[in-house]
Amino acid sequence: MYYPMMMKLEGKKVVIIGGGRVAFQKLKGLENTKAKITVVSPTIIPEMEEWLNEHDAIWIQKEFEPSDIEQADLIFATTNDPKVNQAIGLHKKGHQLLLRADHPKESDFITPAVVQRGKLTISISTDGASPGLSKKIKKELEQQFDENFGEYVQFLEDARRVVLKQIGDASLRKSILTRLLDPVFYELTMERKLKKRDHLLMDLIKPAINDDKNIM
Ligand SMILES: C[C@@]1(CC(=O)O)C2=NC(=C\c3[nH]c(c(CCC(=O)O)c3CC(=O)O)Cc3[nH]c(c(CC(=O)O)c3CCC(=O)O)/C=C3\N/C(=C\2)[C@@H](CCC(=O)O)[C@]3(C)CC(=O)O)/[C@H]1CCC(=O)O
Ligand SMILES: NC(=O)c1ccc[n+]([C@@H]2O[C@H](COP(=O)([O-])OP(=O)(O)OC[C@H]3O[C@@H](n4cnc5c(N)ncnc54)[C@H](O)[C@@H]3O)[C@@H](O)[C@H]2O)c1
Repeated sequence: MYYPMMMKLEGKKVVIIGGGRVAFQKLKGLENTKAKITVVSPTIIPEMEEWLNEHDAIWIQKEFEPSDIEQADLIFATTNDPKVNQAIGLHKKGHQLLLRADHPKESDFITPAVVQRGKLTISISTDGASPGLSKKIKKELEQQFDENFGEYVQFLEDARRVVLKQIGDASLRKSILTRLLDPVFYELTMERKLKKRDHLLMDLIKPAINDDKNIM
């Protein structure tokens, strides 16, 4: 089985070989990672050209050569020529991580389908068994978690920071953080009743701060 994890790519060098639909799908997935991205391909699809014009990434218009991946941390081999994808695999060094879009068994990692709602990331993978199923489940989850869900996650992050800062007692902290997940906070965020929500948060935190002072 592949191991699921969230990877920090800021400053890492990512090289995508190929400029078709699959390459573009992988490229879009790198948005906001602050990776240093290079695309190597004689042709790219128009959507990709548009994306590259709007982002800080480089397109080198040529066929793959081993020197293209010398400095790479992460490599996406997404050409439509299995021989080229294989050559990329043969030229990579042991510590470099490779995804071969045509050959999961020869890949160091695979990409899941992703639902992004602000800081919430839901990744779906079938360990390569059925990418179409991953996409289908993604569509279902997109309905379940509407576009404003990120705002709720942001509220939880802000509230959690206050709790972590203000409440020293670990078990009290844990109990408040659990109560923070009460659906009422989600509902009030979605209904945009933000004042009422923040009052409720203070009602929850204030007595705990006092209790905590008594404990200390
Ligand atoms: C989820 C998603 C993420 C993304 O790409 O970012 C993704 N594939 C998507 C779509 C999709 N891919 C394919 C179809 C056609 C239907 C079908 O074949 O089932 C569709 C559906 C469509 O396009 O509608 C064909 C296909 N895919 C792979 C092979 C090679 C092979 O299996 O050997 C072939 C055959 C090529 C051929 O026929 O030659 C391999 C992989 N595809 C993966 C991910 C990894 C496993 C993910 C998992 O564990 O589930 C893995 C192993 C490696 C990788 O690429 O990371 C993205 C949906 C994103 C979205 O839309 O949100
Ligand atoms: N992992 C997935 O999700 C998935 C899905 C469908 C297909 N695939 C596999 O990925 C491959 C690519 O799919 P696609 O739809 O993007 O194909 P595509 O034909 O649209 O694009 C292929 C790209 O590779 C480039 N290319 C060809 N030879 C090259 C070389 N020597 N050096 C650099 N670039 C080169 C072409 O210029 C083109 O931009 C398919 O052949 C298939 O094996 C994977």
